[in-house]
Amino acid sequence: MANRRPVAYVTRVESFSACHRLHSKLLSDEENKAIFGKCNNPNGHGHNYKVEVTVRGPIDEKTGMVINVFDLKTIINDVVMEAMDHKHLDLDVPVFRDSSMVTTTENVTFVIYEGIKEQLPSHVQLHEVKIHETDKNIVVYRGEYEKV
Ligand SMILES: Nc1nc2c(c(=O)[nH]1)N=C([C@H](O)[C@H](O)COP(=O)(O)OP(=O)(O)OP(=O)(O)O)CN2
Ligand SMILES: [Zn+2]
Repeated sequence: MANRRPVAYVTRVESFSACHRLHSKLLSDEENKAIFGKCNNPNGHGHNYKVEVTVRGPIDEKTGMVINVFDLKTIINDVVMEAMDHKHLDLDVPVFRDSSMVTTTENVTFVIYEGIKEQLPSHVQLHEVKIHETDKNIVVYRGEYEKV
């Protein structure tokens, strides 16, 4: 196949434990309570998050790989495990602590997506990051934006 390479998707799954509190610096205490309810409790609460990172790219003719899973694992360790595992997302993770972003799973997914995208080699695209906050609450981010 001289001018064409088959494209494949590679997914790596990791898990991390973290606690958080749903609280917006852009809202009053009353508004926070009304919107986030029990999840606004100042003591916070914890989750065992499951993260699925999927990349897309051509299968290299010589290695048979899109990306070596060892390399993907190293990136995820840096962006997810080192940064978030056994942390309080609101207090210990600078991107949340120093901004008005609420630690919803949507925003955690977005932050992880941006961090992983920065570290991937140029021939590999980040297809999506999916986080299971609980068995019932799952968020996917694919790098899309909408005009507001
Ligand atoms: N759009 C979002 N809504 C909510 C988020 C979120 O990240 N995005 N997060 C929460 C809370 O963090 C909370 O932890 C969810 O917990 P809970 O409702 O207890 O979890 P389950 O749905 O799995 O449990 P059930 O009690 O069985 O419903 C809230 N909303
Ligand atoms: Zn929660």
